[in-house]
Amino acid sequence: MGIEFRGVSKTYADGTVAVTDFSCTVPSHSTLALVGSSGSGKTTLMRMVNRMVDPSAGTVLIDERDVRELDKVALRRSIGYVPQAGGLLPHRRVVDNVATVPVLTGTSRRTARADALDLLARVGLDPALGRRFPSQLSGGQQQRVAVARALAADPHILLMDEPFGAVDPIVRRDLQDQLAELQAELGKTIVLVTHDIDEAFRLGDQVVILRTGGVVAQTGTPQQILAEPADDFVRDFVGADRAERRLTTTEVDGRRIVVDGDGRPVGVLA
Ligand SMILES: Nc1ncnc2c1ncn2[C@@H]1O[C@H](COP(=O)(O)OP(=O)(O)OP(=O)(O)O)[C@@H](O)[C@H]1O
Repeated sequence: MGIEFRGVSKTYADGTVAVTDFSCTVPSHSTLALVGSSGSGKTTLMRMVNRMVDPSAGTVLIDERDVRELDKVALRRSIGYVPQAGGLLPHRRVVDNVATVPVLTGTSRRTARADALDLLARVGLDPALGRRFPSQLSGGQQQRVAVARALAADPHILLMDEPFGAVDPIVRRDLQDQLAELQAELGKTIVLVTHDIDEAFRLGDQVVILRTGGVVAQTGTPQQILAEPADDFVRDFVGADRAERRLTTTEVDGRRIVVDGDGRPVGVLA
């Protein structure tokens, strides 16, 4: 399922302009990464897709259908959502957290639990953890559960709001790898909100860099943005001038080694 933002704006009741005339098409099976500093309207935009926020102007379409024509509850259940801090229900066991939506939509508890254990394995967790409560898991494990829960209803669309923001950089990288692998297999249409430009570049097929007020600074593939930052704002934001982005190659024992601007080796050319 593809998503289209068509000229959407959002001004909240107190007059805050969160998004200004934003248009973008997210093809089916691809990932859009919305990146920008705090308050640049990323979450507002993402929430327009499942109608947690209604635009003040413009339209959001899913497979060419205006989301306003769709039933709100059915729409929300049909879209996977990974909130910032995982949003797990603390008093329910992990397996039941994952099984919640399928049970609500009519799957038997027994089947939903069996499916939930499979999903835990798919996101890299030992299914035995299903018996625990969320507080008995690490932050990274909780985020994996949140991803499993979002996938439980087998949605075509996945919305992810800073899904790995609260975990340390190494775990974060692990979670990103896992998501990239899952996405290669599942082919969901994903809207990912992140502060982290490296995360956006790793996971986004298309990246939108936003300024305050939800104004687009640049849209493109990671390659396009890195190769041709639209202006100084984007150049600063992506750190195009950062030493680790300036790569050169050097030959060691007959192999081409890739070296960053500080002279540190970062890889080998195949
Ligand atoms: N319900 C609301 N009422 C009034 N203003 C709001 C509301 N929700 C968000 N805003 C404001 O709209 C702007 C955009 O907020 P939004 O949460 O979309 O940004 P963001 O880019 O996701 O930020 P962050 O990275 O900090 O989560 C901010 O100035 C925020 O304070």
